[in-house]
Formats: sequence, structure tokens, C-alpha cells
Amino acid sequence: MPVAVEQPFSEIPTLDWSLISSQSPADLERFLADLRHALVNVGFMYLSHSPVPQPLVDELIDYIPQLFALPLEEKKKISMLNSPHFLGYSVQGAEFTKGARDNREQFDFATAYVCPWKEGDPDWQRLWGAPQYPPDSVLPGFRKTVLSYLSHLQKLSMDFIRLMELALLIPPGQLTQFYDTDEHMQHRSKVVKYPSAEFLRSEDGDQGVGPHYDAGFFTFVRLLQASPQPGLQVQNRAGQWIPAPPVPGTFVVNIGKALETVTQKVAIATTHRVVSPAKGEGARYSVPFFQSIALSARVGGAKIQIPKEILDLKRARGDEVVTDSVNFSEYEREVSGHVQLIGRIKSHPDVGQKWYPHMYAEIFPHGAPAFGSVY
Ligand SMILES: O=C(O)CCC(=O)C(=O)O
Ligand SMILES: [Fe+2]
Repeated sequence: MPVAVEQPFSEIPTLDWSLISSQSPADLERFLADLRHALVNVGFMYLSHSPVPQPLVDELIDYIPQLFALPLEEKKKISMLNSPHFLGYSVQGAEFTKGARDNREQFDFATAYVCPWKEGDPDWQRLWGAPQYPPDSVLPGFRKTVLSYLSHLQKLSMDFIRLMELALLIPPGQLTQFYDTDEHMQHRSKVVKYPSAEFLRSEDGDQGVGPHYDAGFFTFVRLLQASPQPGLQVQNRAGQWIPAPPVPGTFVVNIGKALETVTQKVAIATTHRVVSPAKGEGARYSVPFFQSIALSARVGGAKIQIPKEILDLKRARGDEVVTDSVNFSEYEREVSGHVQLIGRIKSHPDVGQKWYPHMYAEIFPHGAPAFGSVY
């Protein structure tokens, strides 16, 4: 089984979805070989010729500057502080990574979901629930466009999981077992603006988002092509930062800690960060989609059958990693919903303090180190 072992990586591979669309067995094999390399050796990839319709992506992209240009009072009406589900608007500088302020403004959205939580249920059952959108009277058609985009991404992310089972010779169903049926799942997404340096205070530095791992299974990021700033950087195993600039027509796809854990680190989660655009470069926008797994899933105990020839690829790669990330998730011990809730409270302490005061007090016994506010 050929896998190019180029360590540490200096380039992010591109996977071509037209090898899937062609429905040719030989093309499928080529795609799976590329996917195997990206999963085992890099943890990041570009995806070209995706099945997500370009006109829909263009429609979404057209809305983004209008969304951020809404009056602050409209944005505040859908503040994340209203939401025990951590969905809604966060003002610039509200979020923290590695204890430092992230210079980004964002709206967290999600696929539709009705929260079943009631008093006495575990806190994590409250993590998913109704998203907040600007009403049609304020941004006509926006909600419909986002929901349509999310349903395409949901399908793409599930197709990816099935392809990953094929690429890693994992029996079908061993990765999809972590999902419930579509209507019982909620996937999150957000629309993010990274202002350029002249809109930041000098003490804010240039951290768009600090070095981190993503938590879940796959993340699909659409980088807005209207702003060609590099921004996104990926850390290779030697600790070097490799740029991942926007490539027109592509998604950037990366692996989260839950997926790394269930594959016994065959597929690797890779540290990444965003550097703020320099003075005069204009804002950078991105739209990440975070594929969820069932809140009740236990990732740590799951024993996935991975054949020896695949485990050998991991051995050839080695496990040594230099990383600037500090967010090592607790997937080994806890249900997925609990791990995710801890992550949300750390990123948005004021939302956590309002809705989950007991957990907040456990996570920050001396108060949040640098208190953030979504306002
Ligand atoms: O904006 C980007 O390019 C990536 C953002 C990111 O890594 C995240 O929100 O987890
Ligand atoms: Fe990320």
C-alpha cells in the first residue's frame, strides 16, 4: 500500500473530488491513496471540485460583508449570551485561545435541532439547541442560504467518513456508529471576520485565533476568496508553521481530536492558528463547518478494528509531535457532549458562567484568567 512518507510535511495535499464524481474504480483508488496520506501524515488537506454547488457558496459569500455590517444593536439581539447552546453573535475579542484574546468577530450557527434537555438532565444534553439567525426583515434570505449550505456540508462530511473507512480499511459502520440519524444530530458552523491590524489595539497582538486542535471529527473550512490574505497556518510535526492560503474553489479539511482518538492516532489532529491580516490588507473571512458526533458517544473506549498494515503506517510515521496547542481534550474518559461543553465554556467564559455556573466554577475556580465577554 503506497503512502508517500514525507516527514515533516512542508505542503498541504490536495484531494480531487472529481475522482469520486467520475464513479470509476481506478479513480476511487487514487482518491483513497491521497486521503490515506493526508489522514496519516498531515491531518490537513485541500478538497477541490467538491459536490457543494458553487452558486450556493457564492450566495453565502455575498452575504458575509452584509452580515458583519449590520448595526451593533441587531447583532446584539442574537448575542451568544442569550444561548445555552453557545449559538449566536460574539463581538470581536470575546473568545480566548491559550489564554490570549482572539481578534475575531463571529456568528455561530448550526443545523436545526430541538433541545430535549430538562431540569435534572446532564448539562451536556443542553449543548445543542435552537440557532439564532438575523431575521429575514434584517437580512432577507440569509437563514435559508445558511441552512442549505449546512445541509450540503453535512452530507459531504458523512461521505468523507465513509471514504475514510475505505481508505483505512476499517470495516464499514465502525466510524459511522458515532452518529445518530440526521434529525438527531446538530452540526455547527460559524461565519468569522478577522479584522486587519489597523482595527486592532496594539496590545491585542496579531492572534486571529491562537494555536489549537479542533475537537470533533472533520472540519471543513471555506476561506472567502474575496480576501486573499494567507492567515491560516498549520504546524507540522517539527513545530514549523506551514501556510494554508485560500485556494479558489476549495475547502480546507482537517481532523479533530475525537477522530484522532477513535483511530488510535492513525489519523492525526493537527495544530493550526490564524494570524490577523496586516495593516491595509482588509478583513479576512472564513466559514468553518464542524462535523459533530452524537453527544452521548464514548470515543475513548471505542475499539475500532484497524488492520496491521494501516497500524504499520502509523508506526512508520511515529508519534513524536512538537505542538503549540494546549487544548488536549478529555475524550479518553468522558462522553463527547461533556468534552465539547468544557471546550465551549473555556472559549466563551461569560456564556459558560451564565448558563453552566457549576461547571464554570470547576473549570475556573479562581475566575476566568482573562475574562471575555460576548458583548
Ligand atoms: O478561520 C480559519 O481559517 C480557521 C478557523 C479555525 O481554525 C477554527 O475556528 O477552529
Ligand atoms: Fe480550528
